[in-house]
Amino acid sequence: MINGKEKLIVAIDTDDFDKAKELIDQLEDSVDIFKVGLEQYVATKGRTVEYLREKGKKVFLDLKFHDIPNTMKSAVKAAIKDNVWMMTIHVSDFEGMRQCAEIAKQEAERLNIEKPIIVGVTVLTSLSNEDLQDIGCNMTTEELAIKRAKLAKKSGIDGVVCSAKEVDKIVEACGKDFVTVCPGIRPQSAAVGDQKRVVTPAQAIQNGAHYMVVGRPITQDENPKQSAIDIVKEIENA
Ligand SMILES: O=C(O)c1cc(=O)[nH]c(=O)n1[C@@H]1O[C@H](COP(=O)(O)O)[C@@H](O)[C@H]1O
Repeated sequence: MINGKEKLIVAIDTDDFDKAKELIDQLEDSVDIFKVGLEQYVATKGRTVEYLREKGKKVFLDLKFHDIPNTMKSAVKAAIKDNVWMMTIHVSDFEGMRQCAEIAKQEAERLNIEKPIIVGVTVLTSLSNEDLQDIGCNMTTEELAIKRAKLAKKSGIDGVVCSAKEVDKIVEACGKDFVTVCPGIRPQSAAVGDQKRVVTPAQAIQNGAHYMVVGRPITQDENPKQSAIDIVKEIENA
């Protein structure tokens, strides 16, 4: 049977350290992996990462680096010192991703720590086919996500962030060991918000997602702990 807690990543998206701490404390028995994203990291200068590590939680540092190869590589090198479990870059050019994969390995060896899993964001789950047309891309979100996942794999990074709508095709194209992380997860009754490619927790597991990221359906629920427990159950019953 699947262990739901090993699949669920909760996104702590708030600009306030005390609010983040309150959520983490409320969820600590039901959640093992927490995502610290741009809003929380910039607002608290990384304090939450330290707090989660003290609590023995796995940290997913989601700063989505996207720049020229040297800048991406240098940012990954600096972030490795946070000793996190997983981190994001964007799927950009092959060389940028290759250098990130290489420096992560070298730096983790030098510091004698476990190398974080490096995943590349393929096509944001807030984007639709029309949004891609608007920015001059004549592919569907699925076609582009698969193309980018293949390039990410070739570059040597460990996996990708994608919608669970296309994760089955990505697993087919890149293999079962290539890590897949799926945000845009919405239990049946949850508000969709700004997400456009949404999938339920059960469907995401059936489609082959290794991990799923859930933010507002848990953090903005009146009972975040119960919401997390329900999602873990849904994963385990999928
Ligand atoms: O990299 C991510 O985590 C990410 C990629 C993506 O394509 N879509 C996406 O929503 N995310 C993140 O996943 C979380 C989703 O939050 P909710 O929409 O509140 O569940 C947010 O922290 C986003 O920054």
